[in-house]
Amino acid sequence: MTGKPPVLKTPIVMTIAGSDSGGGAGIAADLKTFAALGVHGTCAITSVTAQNTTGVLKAFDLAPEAVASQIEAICTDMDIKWAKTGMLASSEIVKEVAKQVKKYRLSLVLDPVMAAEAGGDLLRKEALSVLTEELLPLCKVTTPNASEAGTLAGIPVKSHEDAKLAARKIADLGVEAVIITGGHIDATDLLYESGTDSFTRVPGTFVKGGTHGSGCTYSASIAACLAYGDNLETAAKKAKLFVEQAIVRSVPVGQGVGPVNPLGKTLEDKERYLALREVKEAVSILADNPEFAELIPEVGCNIGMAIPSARTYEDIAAVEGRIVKYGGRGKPVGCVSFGASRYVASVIFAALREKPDIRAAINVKYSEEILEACKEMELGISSFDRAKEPGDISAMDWGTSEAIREYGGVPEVIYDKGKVGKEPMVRLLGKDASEVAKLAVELARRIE
Ligand SMILES: Cc1ncc(COP(=O)(O)OP(=O)(O)O)c(N)n1
Ligand SMILES: Cc1nc(C(=O)O)sc1CCOP(=O)(O)O
Repeated sequence: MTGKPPVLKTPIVMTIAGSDSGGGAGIAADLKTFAALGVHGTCAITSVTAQNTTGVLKAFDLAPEAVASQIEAICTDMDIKWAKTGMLASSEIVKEVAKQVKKYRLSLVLDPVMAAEAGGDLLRKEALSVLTEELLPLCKVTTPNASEAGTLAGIPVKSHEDAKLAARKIADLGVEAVIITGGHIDATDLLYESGTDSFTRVPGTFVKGGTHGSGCTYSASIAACLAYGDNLETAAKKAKLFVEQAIVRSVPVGQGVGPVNPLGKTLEDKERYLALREVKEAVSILADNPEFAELIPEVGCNIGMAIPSARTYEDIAAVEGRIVKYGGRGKPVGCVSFGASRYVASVIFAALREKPDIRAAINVKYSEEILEACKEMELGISSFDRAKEPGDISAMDWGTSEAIREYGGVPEVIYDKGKVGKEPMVRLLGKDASEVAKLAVELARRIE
């Protein structure tokens, strides 16, 4: 194959919505969702709410010209097709948004936000008819929950049959598609596309966690997926999963309904990817330098790296089955994976408790010569005495903490001279796995 690989353009998406000072719903939820899904997020704020997890205390609506001006600033500069609306507050703002949507030919996802789950109106009563008459007919899709669908359709929605009837009535108002989110009935969403006679069911799972901002997150993820070119059914399925994960990863802040966490998974996935990549790179450095083999202890060696938010062994990437001497080189026995180390992982845990940017370690053979080389390299060195280790906690955790306490910080080298049945060992610590691998290779060269 010749030529350059295609460059994918990052879609730009806009949210036209209110701000939530508590950081859970509104533009905060929307922009986090856009970032997590890899689209560039822009925003036009309609109202500034003084809000927290217990409800909306006050709302300061912006003048319609202020909303128009923000939309204009975005649309005259950027190539933007998809937008979503959230809190629109007043009939004047709804009218202005309808004008701008027409002017810039925006494809719109309308989240008919009416009230906050924890309490507080977000759309004035008189604005509802303007919303249904002037804005809804311009939209590609609307994403009401059962109670919002009931208000839009003018019927109570308590079952799937009610939801089907409501979806048809809402579609008759002129919107191209309706997705009624299932939270208030069961976990199944219903997608209805105008002009068809069939409903698509998007099953989900009731998950435990904070739900504040879940409606915003859902509609924002639909907009992001559509901007990437997904069809509605695919977008609805992806958005459902995304919201479930955001609920599961919610963080308990405040005294009311906890906010969803649209970014959690993505950040951690990225951290895990980077840690795996780092350890693989480190293993290659060790394998490519045969002199390193001389540093491998009888029990084998391992090299590990923790993700920044590490809490368990499963958050530390290392080599399955360790690295052994084979054919005059250091050879990894298995793959690099999370949870593959106990000893080296315990050393890393104890170090990062003291200094969070020290996230990697390797164990190598102990000898007077190796210790001398560490001194020559002017590395910070500390040690512990395995004969004194308490039986009830991890020896490595205890020993590393002892050495750190003795040194007054985290040194680059921690050694022990072993005890009966325990091989003496040197551990090299550093910020990342390739840094400690390079240190090990340098050490090996010095003792050749
Ligand atoms: C400023 C603002 N916009 C929208 C909402 C409603 O968000 P939603 O995702 O429906 O979540 P709950 O408020 O129902 O938890 C809001 N609260 N604030
Ligand atoms: C057996 C052993 N002891 C070590 C020490 O630092 O004392 S390192 C080590 C080998 C590595 O083990 P793992 O794969 O559990 O990290």
